[in-house]
Amino acid sequence: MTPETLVFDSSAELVATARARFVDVVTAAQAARGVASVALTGGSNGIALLRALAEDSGDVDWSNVEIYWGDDRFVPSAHPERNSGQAFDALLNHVPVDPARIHVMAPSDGEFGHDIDAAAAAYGRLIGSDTVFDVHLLGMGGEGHVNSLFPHTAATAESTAPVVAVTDSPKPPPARITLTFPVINASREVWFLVSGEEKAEAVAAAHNGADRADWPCAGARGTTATVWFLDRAAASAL
Ligand SMILES: O=C(O)[C@H](O)[C@@H](O)[C@H](O)[C@H](O)COP(=O)(O)O
Repeated sequence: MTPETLVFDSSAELVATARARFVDVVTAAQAARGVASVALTGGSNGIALLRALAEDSGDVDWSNVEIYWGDDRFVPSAHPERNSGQAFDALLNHVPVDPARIHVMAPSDGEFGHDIDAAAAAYGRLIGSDTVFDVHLLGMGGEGHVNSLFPHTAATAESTAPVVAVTDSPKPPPARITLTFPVINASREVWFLVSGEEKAEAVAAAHNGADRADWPCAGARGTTATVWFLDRAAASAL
């Protein structure tokens, strides 16, 4: 299926459009199935989207949204780089979510202590083989990483386990937990939120059918939609 590529004059416009579409997708999923399921991302646009949703989330019934993360840093829970902590600050502390439906990846001071493999395995059991995200949000690094799937790594090559531990991330911190391609690509919609000229080469590689080992962003797609939300700079090599 051909991806949809939307180009905006600014990150603010990109985020505003993603916010409105997120409301539409989540409310449609709730109308169809009662509960919507989403995977969140860190990164500047991912967190800006959550802030925008805190301001206006239309008819979304937050008590019926299952919230997961695509990846998180395996650091103490109060660490400012936790994607989940940033999401609570931006959105989850401000809307009437059901705490039982918020699925945070274990931090390094959580129930598994420093045992990252046990922490990743527990999240894998939670995801199981049945979890289908209505929308999986993705930020992207300049070298094309999505979640904590970096070029030429075992996590990027993983073809069965839904969740793996990463202990040698080339981008600090080295220890992370990440969803893998089998579960990303089972999502109904996969959205990339990408701005900046330093992302242009990776955006072009993905659009030109690059190998996911070289450019992980090239390997992520939804079953009903793959949407690239780009600013002009990120789209400049298309
Ligand atoms: O885990 C990480 O190290 C970051 O969260 C990272 O994956 C981020 O999402 C992208 O690099 C996009 O970030 P920006 O949108 O801020 O460029």
